[in-house]
Amino acid sequence: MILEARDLSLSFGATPALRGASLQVEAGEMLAIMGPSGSGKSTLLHCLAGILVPSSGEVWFAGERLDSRSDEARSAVRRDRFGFVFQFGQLVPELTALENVALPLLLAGVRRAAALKRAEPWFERLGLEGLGARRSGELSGGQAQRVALARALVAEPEVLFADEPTGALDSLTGEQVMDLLVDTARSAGTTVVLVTHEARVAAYADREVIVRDGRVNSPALTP
Ligand SMILES: Nc1ncnc2c1ncn2[C@@H]1O[C@H](COP(=O)(O)OP(=O)(O)OP(=O)(O)O)[C@@H](O)[C@H]1O
Repeated sequence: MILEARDLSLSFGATPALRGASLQVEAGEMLAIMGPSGSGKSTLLHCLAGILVPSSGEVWFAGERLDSRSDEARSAVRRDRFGFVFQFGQLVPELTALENVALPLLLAGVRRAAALKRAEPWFERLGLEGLGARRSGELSGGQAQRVALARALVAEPEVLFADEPTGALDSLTGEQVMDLLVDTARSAGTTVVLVTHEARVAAYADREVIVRDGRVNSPALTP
């Protein structure tokens, strides 16, 4: 097991988002987190990734407690060991596509020339040949999402967190992005935690769980 949520609770003001959510993720598996709108899926993902800290419960990553560590320590784990793809607005508009992909390496202290060199092969891998010099405003939604995927994977994260990664795309473009996400994650052995409300997207995963009212159910156990 690489990642575990133990009995997480978290409220936003008077709104409970998580109410005793528990989840285990095996190394190398692709897990889909499904459930109705407002059920707590994104909050659970943010807790697993060390972005949010639960008010009670524990998050464990690679044998170590994550939630009780300092902001700096959790940021370092996110930067060095996790990758992220979200639904919208993730590319830095002032940077070229190539610089966007290289960004996690630059933040990790890799020199600029070396970072850009490591970013380059991702353009061919994800069908983005010739687009490295474009800025995000000059890319289609599907192209921008593939650039975001390349950026999430360039530093070879142990876990890729994806929150509605195809939510802003039409279904064909969404399928292409999911195919690439699955292929690249599988070939690298990356663990994937994917939040989606679309069964079609969840079908790419090895396993799915359902979040309802801030708790996690395995579908097989739900009557
Ligand atoms: N930053 C926030 N401030 C206040 N309330 C929040 C915040 N984030 C989430 N919530 C509330 O917490 C609950 C769970 O939200 P969350 O985003 O985790 O649900 P979700 O299952 O991901 O929903 P969706 O599928 O609509 O994205 C909701 O009632 C939501 O309104």
